[in-house]
Amino acid sequence: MTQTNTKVQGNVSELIKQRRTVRVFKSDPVPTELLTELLNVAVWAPNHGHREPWRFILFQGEGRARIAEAMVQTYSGEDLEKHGAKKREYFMQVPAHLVIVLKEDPRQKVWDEDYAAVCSLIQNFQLAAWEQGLGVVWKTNNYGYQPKFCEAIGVQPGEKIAGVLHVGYPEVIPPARPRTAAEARLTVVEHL
Ligand SMILES: Cc1cc2nc3c(=O)[nH]c(=O)nc-3n(C[C@H](O)[C@H](O)[C@H](O)COP(=O)(O)O)c2cc1C
Repeated sequence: MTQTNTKVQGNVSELIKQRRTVRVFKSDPVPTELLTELLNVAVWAPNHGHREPWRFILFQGEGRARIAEAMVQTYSGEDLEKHGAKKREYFMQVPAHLVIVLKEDPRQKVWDEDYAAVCSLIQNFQLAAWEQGLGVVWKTNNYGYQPKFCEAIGVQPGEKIAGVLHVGYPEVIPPARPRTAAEARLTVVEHL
């Protein structure tokens, strides 16, 4: 029988509005099982052609040293000397690094659709994480665009990093920056 009732329990609107990007985390680790559970919610993102164009690489525990080193090695010379140790330390303080990878496609339409689907997945993940008391920041730093970094963390040629998510229990939750009311950006066409 076809289901027609779209009512869900819980208030999705409130969850969307209350979620904040979190950049400072408690040191508590986040269990891999919990992250996997959240990803299994996130994969219900809409995706055209059921291509499910994503894959994930999780750096946990000592594994964080791998992504930290890859990031530090994108610096060179004076910058490496000046900032290397501090950046490495910062990366090791993030409880979990979750890399969201997308397959590139030579067809612009397919690539756009797939990127949109992956972004939907990331927002699903952020919301599901928030619901479980976890904070996330979606990172798109310059190193993510460097082949050297990609190779070092296991991203293949022909793949793109849609985001590196830092995940952990929030130490600081920043205040919300209010949004412009949609009416200010809305054009309504009601007449011929
Ligand atoms: C595609 C995308 C890329 C982002 N990249 C970064 C980033 O590199 N560093 C960062 O601190 N935050 C990043 N953010 C988080 C935004 O800065 C954050 O969503 C914004 O400040 C609004 O805060 P809120 O999420 O708490 O509403 C990114 C968000 C999106 C959607």
